[in-house]
Amino acid sequence: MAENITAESVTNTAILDALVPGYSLLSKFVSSHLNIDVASYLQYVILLATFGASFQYLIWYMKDMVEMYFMSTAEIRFDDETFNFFMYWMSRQVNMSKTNRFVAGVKTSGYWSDDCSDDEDDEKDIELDEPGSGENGSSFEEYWAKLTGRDKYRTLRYTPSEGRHFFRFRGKLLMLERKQQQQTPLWVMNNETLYLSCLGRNPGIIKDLLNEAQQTYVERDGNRTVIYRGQRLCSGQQFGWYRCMARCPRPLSTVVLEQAQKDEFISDIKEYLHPRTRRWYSNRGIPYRRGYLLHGPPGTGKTSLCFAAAGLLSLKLYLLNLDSKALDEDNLASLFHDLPRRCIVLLEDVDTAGVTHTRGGTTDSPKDKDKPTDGTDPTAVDETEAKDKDKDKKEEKSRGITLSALLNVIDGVAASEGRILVMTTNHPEKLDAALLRPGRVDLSITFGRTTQADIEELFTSIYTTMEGDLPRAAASRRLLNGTAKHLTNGSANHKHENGNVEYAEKRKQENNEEEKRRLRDLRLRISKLATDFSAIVPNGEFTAAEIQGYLLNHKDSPEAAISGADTWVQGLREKKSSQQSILA
Ligand SMILES: Nc1ncnc2c1ncn2[C@@H]1O[C@H](COP(=O)(O)OP(=O)(O)OP(=O)(O)O)[C@@H](O)[C@H]1O
Repeated sequence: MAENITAESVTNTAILDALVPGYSLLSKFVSSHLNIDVASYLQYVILLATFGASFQYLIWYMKDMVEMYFMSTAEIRFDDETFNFFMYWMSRQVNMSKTNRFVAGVKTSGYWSDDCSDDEDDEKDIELDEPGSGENGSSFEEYWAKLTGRDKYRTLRYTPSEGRHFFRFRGKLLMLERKQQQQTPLWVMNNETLYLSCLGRNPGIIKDLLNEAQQTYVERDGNRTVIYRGQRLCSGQQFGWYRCMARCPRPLSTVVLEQAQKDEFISDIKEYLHPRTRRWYSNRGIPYRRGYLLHGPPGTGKTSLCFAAAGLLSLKLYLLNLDSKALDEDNLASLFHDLPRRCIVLLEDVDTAGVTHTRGGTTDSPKDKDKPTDGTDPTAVDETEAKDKDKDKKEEKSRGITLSALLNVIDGVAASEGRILVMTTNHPEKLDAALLRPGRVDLSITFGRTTQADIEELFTSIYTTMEGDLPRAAASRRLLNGTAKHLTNGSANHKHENGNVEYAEKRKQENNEEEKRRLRDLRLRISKLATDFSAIVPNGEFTAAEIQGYLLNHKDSPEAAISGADTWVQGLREKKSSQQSILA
């Protein structure tokens, strides 16, 4: 009997050991040191554990029920732009300063996207008196010391850290949960998801918040041209479009090109974007796409024209470098698939990518022509062929994207519609005819070296005083002071109000006349100097970028630019010919 009991207790201990590792050791320790037989309390312990587990399960179950039936939740994924909207909005909330768990940083949304702190810093720069423009005429050294002193500090932003946070929006209580996704591959630096919840089954307040967040995010760009770049953040990750900057639009008038060419380009894009064109394409079953090729020597204004067009038409610009070794056909297809309905996709220097290798290139390659016809062992030839093919494949991979991959995304069956594709190249002759056929390239614009008229236009655009050239802080302060003085005068002497208004109007008119006269004289002077300059610089020899580079060195003195032009022309010619002889 006793043997039976001992055998039973040994079996129980073995089972418990399997369930609770270290049980036998623990029970021996407790019975020898505290004289307590753990086995006699076992049923209570098991009961307590079962009760605890059931209670926990019940709590989880109730929580799930509440979340499912009494709450609404939005899920915001890291790789979606909504994530940026929301985090940007969140970092601007005063309430956020009340949370005691937060991420502090100078970037708001993350390392993958630009944030506008630089723009805000630019705005702050304006508040500083520019050298010589302030009331006390601060020197450049003083101005620079202030600016660099301030640049050492960047505005700190706070966003909620991982976990749950409660906050109020329009009087309603909301909950934000920031969570890292499990099973994130090691190389993925961030894969978090946000859950935004509110009480009740109506998610309206969450949608309102996200709309407001998007509006705040978009409004900060104003009329600036937003540029996205197709890239991946780290190896192993998918390619995606990442916002890289928002720049002030470039006026089309600052791009030196024949007016007819500019007009043709812009009116063609406008015509394409017109809703009637979309209907027209769709009724006839023609894919709704438009492609442009801008070609010419480097520094002749291809990118500038594309950027100016994006600004003029308020379109976002999507840049993609086809030369990236990591970019394959699938990535390219998914990038094109993710494009918004209306945008400009800019593929710069298409000739540098693997796309210059023709589609039939491998079939009539020299290797095929060199096949032995003299009865050499055919198996040996097959082996060499297989090796060659392997080598070709490897070479193709290292060249980046292939021509057929590019053609597929441009106008394959599954190609995206609505976008404007602009390709630039310095060597159009290297491009395959398949890439240039209508439907893929609908309009080609040739950029050349500067003509006499271009040189004059470039000179004039650099030396003409533009509104933005005035020191902004000083100008706005002057304006404000003027208004304040006017208001003070007006309120101080009501009897003379009408007289004051008349006097102010008269002064304003006089000032305007004076300003117009001054501008007219200045324009005449600059136009005369532009003719002198264009007489020195040879026609069709230099690019706009070269001339702009020279003029920028004398941006405060057009006369100095003219007097040094002869020497500069000689120097540049010598430099070019020595470069050519090195290359030859
Ligand atoms: N036609 C032009 N009108 C005004 N500025 C120009 C023109 N061409 C070049 N520039 C100036 O030269 C610089 C380079 O121009 P841009 O990048 O547009 O040339 P690109 O033809 O695209 O050169 P690349 O082929 O090397 O990419 C810019 O700062 C731009 O302001």
